[in-house]
Amino acid sequence: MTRCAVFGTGSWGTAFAMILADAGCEVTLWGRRKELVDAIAETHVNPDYMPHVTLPDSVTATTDAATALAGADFAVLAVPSQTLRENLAAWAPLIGPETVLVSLMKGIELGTAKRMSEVIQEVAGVGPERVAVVSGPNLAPEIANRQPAASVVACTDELVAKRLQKACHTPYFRPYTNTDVVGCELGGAVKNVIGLAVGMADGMGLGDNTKATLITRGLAETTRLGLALGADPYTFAGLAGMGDLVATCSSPLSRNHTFGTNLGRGMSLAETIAATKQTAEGVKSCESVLDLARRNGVEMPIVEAVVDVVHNGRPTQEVLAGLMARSAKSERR
Ligand SMILES: NC(=O)C1=CN([C@@H]2O[C@H](COP(=O)(O)OP(=O)(O)OC[C@H]3O[C@@H](n4cnc5c(N)ncnc54)[C@H](O)[C@@H]3O)[C@@H](O)[C@H]2O)C=CC1
Ligand SMILES: O=C(CO)COP(=O)(O)O
Repeated sequence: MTRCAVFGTGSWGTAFAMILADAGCEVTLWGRRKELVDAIAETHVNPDYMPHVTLPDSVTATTDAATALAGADFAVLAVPSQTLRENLAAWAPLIGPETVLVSLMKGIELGTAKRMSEVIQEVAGVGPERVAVVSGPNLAPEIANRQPAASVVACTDELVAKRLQKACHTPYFRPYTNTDVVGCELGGAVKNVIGLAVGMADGMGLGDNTKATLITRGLAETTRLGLALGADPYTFAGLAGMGDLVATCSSPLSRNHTFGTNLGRGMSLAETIAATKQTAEGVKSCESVLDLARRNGVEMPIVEAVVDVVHNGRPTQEVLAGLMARSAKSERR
């Protein structure tokens, strides 16, 4: 029996715990809040994030990281990206020598501009062969209803990716393997920022041409960054690239898309933050993605525009006009 510890009882941690259990694994969810953990352990329902779903009996919950990690084949990390370093520092001494660490997170660390798998390797002191990433068009509320979806399970060691693929393959969740960890992580982190931009366009009442332009040029920016960092450009045409971008940019279920829509409608940043109950990674990661791009001499005008709106308080109309006024270019530059 494959044993999994899932850290984070939010939307995706809970939905992914259900996937793992449906695929035949024994799962222990770790959460910070005792009331929520007790409710999950006793009722098999997460009342705060997935109230309409009864989790399989093979999912239990604890606030004790050592209990969650005992005998774990996989330690799945689903906390907000900017909290990973601090959390993992506490968990790392409890992680067994064979346990594979799996990132579900779609963010880039502020200050260091590191991808989550890089933070994991550094903090847990493990090599890349013990770190995997799951990324794709996986809006948690749809997965919670067991609607069909696919995803990418990436690890530099293909055998590890295959083990994880088996551990999370269900009739409604179809994971594909990939060894391009860099590409998968960038696809997941940058699509949140492009989702903010498309949401802003939606909120401004703009139509499908504008949104398709942002999505397509957003993917061009992502690919440019990926190429500079050694990613495989084909990854960006796959589920962790185009797939996730389409889901996020077209769905009202996306927290990033919704955050952008609220800003585009004219809500202030403070009002928008107050209205956002869950993690919208792009809000912080737009800055770290831009930092990463600048460190690598890569131009990302849409990401820059999002930073201008979200962090520099510039009006969406003005920023969009600025994007349109950029000098004419070749599409393939
Ligand atoms: N929700 C979704 O549809 C998907 C989310 N993701 C990614 O999964 C990651 C987690 O997102 P969600 O579960 O959706 O977020 P969420 O906001 O639903 O849940 C976050 C969880 O982390 C906990 N948390 C917050 N601050 C913490 C801290 N300082 N230390 C420990 N725990 C803390 C919260 O209590 C909550 O249980 C993000 O990187 C997100 O981009 C990826 C794919 C799908
Ligand atoms: O990553 C996701 C879907 O794949 C979830 O998107 P949001 O974080 O914008 O809700």
